[in-house]
Amino acid sequence: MWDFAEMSSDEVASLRARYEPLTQSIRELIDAALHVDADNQVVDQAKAQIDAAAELLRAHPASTRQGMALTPEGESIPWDNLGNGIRNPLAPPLVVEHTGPTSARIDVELGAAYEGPPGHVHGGYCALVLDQILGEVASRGSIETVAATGTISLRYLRPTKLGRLHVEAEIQRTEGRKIFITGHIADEDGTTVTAEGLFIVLRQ
Ligand SMILES: CCCCC/C=C\C/C=C\C/C=C\C/C=C\CCCC(=O)SCCNC(=O)CCNC(=O)[C@H](O)C(C)(C)COP(=O)(O)OP(=O)(O)OC[C@H]1O[C@@H](n2cnc3c(N)ncnc32)[C@H](O)[C@@H]1OP(=O)(O)O
Repeated sequence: MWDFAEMSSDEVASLRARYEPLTQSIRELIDAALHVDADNQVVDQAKAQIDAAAELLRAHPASTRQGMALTPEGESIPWDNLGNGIRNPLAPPLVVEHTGPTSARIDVELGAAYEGPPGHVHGGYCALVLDQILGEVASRGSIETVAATGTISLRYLRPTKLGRLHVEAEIQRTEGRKIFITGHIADEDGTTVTAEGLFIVLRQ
């Protein structure tokens, strides 16, 4: 059902070293484009260079697209995932730090590319970040115990400021394959969004 490639840790490390800097450069390009105030000549020149870069990359297409890699040690590496894909510039660099067997945290800086209400994070992105951390905690970060989002409920307490965010999640209880889990996002002034999720461990 899942589209993934099996590869060694060395291969993963080499691909990661090749593509991660490209992803970061595209993120910086997006941020620069959102902050620019220049004349037509500058914008036209930048556009031509970006189009040339896109053409160069398109001239070397992958024969198949595999959104995730799996190593023989059971490590899963997301290439394309919108939450944490190493090769996806739209994915905020979400690094989930497991703080125990049932809890985790993320510290992330979300800039202009994630804006919804002016100066604040898009509500859909808040949902994405919470879904990601709840899913990773419920799955215990392992392909062997992947849990899918069954139901997730969010309470937006107040707008979340763009900038440094702290996110936490913790399993409250489990019933067979059902995992009940809560989480929250906090900006510099405290908690802004809370989440309650029911994640279901996949049968295989
Ligand atoms: C989609 C899979 C994710 C793929 C990820 C792949 C690789 C990841 C690699 C490494 C893992 C590391 C981290 C993972 C990080 C993030 C996870 C991302 C989370 C997502 O972003 S994932 C996308 C959105 N998500 C979906 O795309 C789900 C689509 N859906 C289904 O795939 C099925 O629908 C499923 C599996 C949910 C259930 O199917 P099923 O057949 O196993 O369930 P079944 O009928 O046996 O029910 C058993 C008991 O759960 C209750 N129950 C069932 N469904 C419920 C629901 N929706 N809400 C509340 N309760 C529900 C029943 O009422 C019963 O309860 P009871 O036992 O008490 O009667």
